[in-house]
Amino acid sequence: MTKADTESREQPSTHCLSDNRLYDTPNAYPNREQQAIMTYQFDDLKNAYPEEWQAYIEHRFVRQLGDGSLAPDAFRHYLKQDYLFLIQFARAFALAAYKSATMSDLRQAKEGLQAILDTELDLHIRYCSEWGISEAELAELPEARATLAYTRYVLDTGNRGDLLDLHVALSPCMVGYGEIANWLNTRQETRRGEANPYDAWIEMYESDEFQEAMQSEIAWLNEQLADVSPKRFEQLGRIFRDATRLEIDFWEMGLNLSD
Ligand SMILES: Cc1ncc(C[n+]2csc(CCO)c2C)c(N)n1
Repeated sequence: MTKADTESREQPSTHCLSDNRLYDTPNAYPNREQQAIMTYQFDDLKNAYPEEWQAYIEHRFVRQLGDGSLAPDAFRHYLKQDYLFLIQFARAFALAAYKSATMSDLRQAKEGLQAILDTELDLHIRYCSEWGISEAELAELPEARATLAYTRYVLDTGNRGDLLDLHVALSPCMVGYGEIANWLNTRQETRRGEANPYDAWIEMYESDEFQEAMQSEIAWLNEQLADVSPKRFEQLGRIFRDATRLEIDFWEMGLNLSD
């Protein structure tokens, strides 16, 4: 990315807010009444970094997974690292619990941690075994750099910041995979059922259960983002962009079998 790109992104006027709202140029809110209707929502984060978001959702790994042409070894490498990723994400939910100021946020964090520890890790281990990866192999795995970078970035962001910073760092994970399943289902090239060895992956993320969890995360973010200033939104945008780029690196790691 060029310096000019970076600089232009730091200008508030480059934010693409939904059309029915004011653009946050310096003269856009000459008085307090107008300032009061300046609110953000989760879509504004995606719209602030459309190239990164699209590069993540429509990544070559995703397309190949959808049409069934993905190399099985690339998928296995991804699955193994995703096991380590899930463990670190459990810690991120524990951090969310620590950062919670309300009972509702504390419960939400506990449920995220519990879902990973009591359900998702077991499902993942079972799914890995169907792909010829044993639990013993998972237990011995070293973390790839892409896994380290992404998960520790999320944990550091949560440590430095508040619960909203942490949720924004988690949002490409929480929202992206549901969006990917939905995007794959709109593509003609996507093969479903027996014709695609990766069908179960799509099935997991298109499921009502997962789609509902994604919607509730979006609703939580929309509620929090409604109250932030343009300056705070810019900070959050940078976290969102970083985490989205780290998701892209995770796909690249799968394709390149990088460690
Ligand atoms: C690299 C990577 N990014 C996102 C997910 C999806 N995901 C992982 S944990 C979690 C929330 C709790 O279930 C979700 C949605 C993944 N598996 N791997």
